[in-house]
Order: sequence, then structure tokens, then C-alpha cells
Amino acid sequence: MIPRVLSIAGTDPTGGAGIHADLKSIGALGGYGMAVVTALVAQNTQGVRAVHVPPVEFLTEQLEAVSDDVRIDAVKLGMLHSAPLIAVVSDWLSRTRPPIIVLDPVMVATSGDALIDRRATDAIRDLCTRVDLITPNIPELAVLAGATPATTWDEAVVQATGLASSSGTTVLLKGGHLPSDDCPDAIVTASGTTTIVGRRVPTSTTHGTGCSLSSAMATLAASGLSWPDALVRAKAWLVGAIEHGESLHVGHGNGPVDHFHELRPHLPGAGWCDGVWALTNDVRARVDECEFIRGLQDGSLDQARFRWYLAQDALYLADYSRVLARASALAPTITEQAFWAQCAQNALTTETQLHRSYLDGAVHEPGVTTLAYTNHLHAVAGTGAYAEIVAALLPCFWLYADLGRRMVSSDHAAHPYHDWLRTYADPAFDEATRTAIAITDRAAQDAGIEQRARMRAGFERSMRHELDFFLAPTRRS
Ligand SMILES: Nc1ncnc2c1ncn2[C@@H]1O[C@H](COP(=O)(O)OP(=O)(O)O)[C@@H](O)[C@H]1O
Ligand SMILES: Cc1ncc(COP(=O)(O)OP(=O)(O)O)c(N)n1
Repeated sequence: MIPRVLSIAGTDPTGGAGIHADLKSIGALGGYGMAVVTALVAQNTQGVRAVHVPPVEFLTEQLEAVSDDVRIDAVKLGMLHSAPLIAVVSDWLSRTRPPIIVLDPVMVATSGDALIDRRATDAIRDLCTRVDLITPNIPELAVLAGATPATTWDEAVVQATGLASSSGTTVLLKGGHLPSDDCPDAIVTASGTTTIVGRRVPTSTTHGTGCSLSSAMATLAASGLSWPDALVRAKAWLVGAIEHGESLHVGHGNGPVDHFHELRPHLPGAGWCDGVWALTNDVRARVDECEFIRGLQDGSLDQARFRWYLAQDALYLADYSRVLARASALAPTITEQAFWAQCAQNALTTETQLHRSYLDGAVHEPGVTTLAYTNHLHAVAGTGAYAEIVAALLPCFWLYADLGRRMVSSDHAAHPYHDWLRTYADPAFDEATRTAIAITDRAAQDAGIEQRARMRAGFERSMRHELDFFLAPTRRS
């Protein structure tokens, strides 16, 4: 039987959170989604602008319109906004008695905006005793537990166990807000904890993850899974959705996740780049953590090390430009030919202009890591087909555009590396990166299995060379 799942929540016109995320999540996990709106929220990926709450009588009308006609297998409660709305929902739950009720005690959005009336907290606490699963994030757990927000997983487990005991129900403890490299979640009852380990995806596309997880849990429980089994499945799906979020290109703040990422493998090659990008998550996490990148971002990087890096990068770009020209020569269309030719020229002009502004004009010798990277690119260009060449070229675009986009928040006119930060956060560079990704996706679509494997190997190797390139300046004595 296909579970009929009702979301009672607020809206998000950009489709990332609230009932929109709920309906997508319910559908993605095999349920039939329905929705009753509690509040209309003018929000986007950057924040909440306004909240409009229709009269409470209209909430009752909506709830009864559904329950008078449809047999409901599970209910997910999201943004309930204020005590009068909670009273209406609570009364309706007592009368209709849905078999499964999941409460996401929504209080604050990722942007920091309040989504609940301060006086409603007591009503939410009371509602906790009447549901089957509560899914608070770390700040919400602290409010419900009457404590300060946990800073460690062990502390959070203690708070969740207390909440499970006081409310007499099950708590899904979420590790998203903890400052750790991993991202565990757990099913916590008064008598024990089942932890489901998970890795943390280094991304800002996490808008609506709480809404999505709670709706997924309601849907999976209504399909017959136990809470721990439902969490294993929901978490695997959600991590994939988070990983694919960036390719949606929705908004300029914390973007949404891609709820339907599991539906796309039937498109051969489509999303190929996203797949290999995800395969290099670990390497990119090491780039983020390395001394050079941290120092570049906060301005503490030693100037001599930066100049050495730039000198190596100028040598690298001269060779990179030759390989871009080779891609242009092999391109199957005039448009792609022109695109790569333009990139080859930019590598020699726009990017090296930045280098010249910092360097003294002295001639430098390529270091071992520079030679290793350019040798790899020339080897692919010498023997590989067009698809393999563009795949090997891609990490240099994508990694710098990604770093530029994420690091620009640290930039200011007096930042010692202002020009570098500005060059790679340039929207034109981001646009060129998207074109390179689209071309590589198309090339992967036309490639056979073996050629796609070579593309993948070339992409991964280039990404490892990128990491070595950033490690080299600080490894020198
Ligand atoms: N960067 C991330 N990588 C992987 N999983 C994440 C990440 N951020 C959040 N999650 C997961 O998303 C879900 C929601 O978590 P959390 O952010 O704690 O709640 P909320 O979205 O309600 O603030 C949890 O399953 C959490 O583990
Ligand atoms: C209408 C609405 N409901 C809930 C939220 C918060 O959603 P959540 O899943 O906790 O995601 P973040 O906003 O924390 O990313 C919302 N924003 N809007």
C-alpha cells in the first residue's frame, strides 16, 4: 500500500523547506503527499521576510477537508507558529487519531529567523507528549530540554534522553548543528540510543534538511519500517540529496537539497560531474582544511609562501592553457571550440595578470608538484579523447570557483589577498565553470563505459594534484 502522508506546515516559495520540501520528500520515498498550510512565509534561501497566518478557523477547515475524505496513514507536523494554531491541530489530532505522528518542533530557520511565537514553546512541549517521534535540531532540543545548546554528541544524547523520558516518546537526535567532521543522528528513547553514523558533506546546500528528514521518517514508518531502519534509509537518501543540492543552482544563500536525485540514473551521463565531484569529497575537505587555504581566507598566510604559490601557478597556467587549446582543437562543435579557446586565452591573460601584480618578474623553475600536475594534463591531452581531456581540465575550474564562492564572505578591500579572492569569486568565472561542467556532462553522455572510467580517473587525479598544489607552499621549509 502506498502510504498517504499529510504535512501540516508553513510554506517556502523557493521550494526548499516547509510543505514544499515535505511533499517532495514524501514522494521521493514512495508515499502520497498531502498538505495543510499553517502559515504563509515570504522566505528564500537567504532568510525570512514576512509571515502571514490565515485565521485559525481556516486551518480547521483545511484539516477537516482532508480527514473527512481521506484515510491518513501518517502526519508530519512542521511550523505551527503560535499557541492558537497548536491548539487547533492538537484538537484535530485527538479527534482523528492518525496512526503515526512525527513532530518537527520548528522554531528557527537556518538563516537564524524565528519561525515560532515565543509563547508557543510551552504548547509545543505539551504536544511532544502526544506524538510518536520528535525531531529537534540541537538548538530546539535545548529549548525543549530547558538547557543550553549541546556542544558535543554525548551532551546532546543526555538532553535527548531527558526529553524522551519527560515526554514519554521517541526522539530523533540530529547532529547537523554540532561542530564535528562527522554528522551522526540517533533514535533515542528513555531506555536506550541507536546511533546511525554519517559523514558531513562540506556544503551550504542544507536548507530544509530538517523538514525533509522528518517527512521521510513519517513516510518510511507508514511503510512499516521501525524508527532505526527508517533512519538508516532516510539518512542515506538525505546525504545524497545534500550532495546533489549544489547542482540545482537555486538561490544565493543556503540552497535546497535535491530531493529527487535518486530518480535520475536513467539519464546516462546526466549528472556525471556531480557524481565524480562527490567522489572527491574527501580530497576537497583536505583542501578546505589545509594551512594555505585557511591562511588565504583569514589573511594570515605568509606573503613569501603566497608569492611562491603564485609563481608556480603562473607556470602551471601556461601549460594548462596549452591543454585548453587542445580541447578547443578536438571540440565537436564551434561553440565548444570557441569556449575552450577563450578559456585558453583567459588562463594566459586575466588569471596571470593577477599573478604579475604580485610577482617580481623573476624567472622561476617549476616545482615537483607543478610538474607532476602538468605532466598528468599533457599525458591525457596527448593520448586521450576529447571527453577525457575535458574531465581532466574540470577540477581546476570547479575547485577554484567553489573556493571563491565560499571564501568571498571573508573578503574586504583591505584584505591582503583581496585580488585573489575577487578573481575566483567573479560571476564570469562561475559562469565559465558551469559551461565546462555542462560540456563534460554531455561528453560523458556520449562516452562508453570504459571511456567514462578513464574520464573519472583523470578527474580524480587532477583533483589530487590540486590538493598537492595547495599543500606544497607550506611544506617547503
Ligand atoms: N552538512 C551535512 N552533511 C550531511 N548531513 C547533514 C549536514 N547537515 C545536516 N545534515 C543532516 O540533515 C538532517 C537535519 O539536521 P540538522 O541540520 O541538525 O537539522 P535542521 O535542518 O532541523 O536544523 C540530519 O539528518 C543531519 O544529520
Ligand atoms: C515554512 C518553514 N518551515 C520550516 C523551516 C525550517 O526548516 P528546516 O528543515 O529546519 O531547515 P532550515 O531552515 O533550518 O534549513 C523553514 N525555513 N520554513
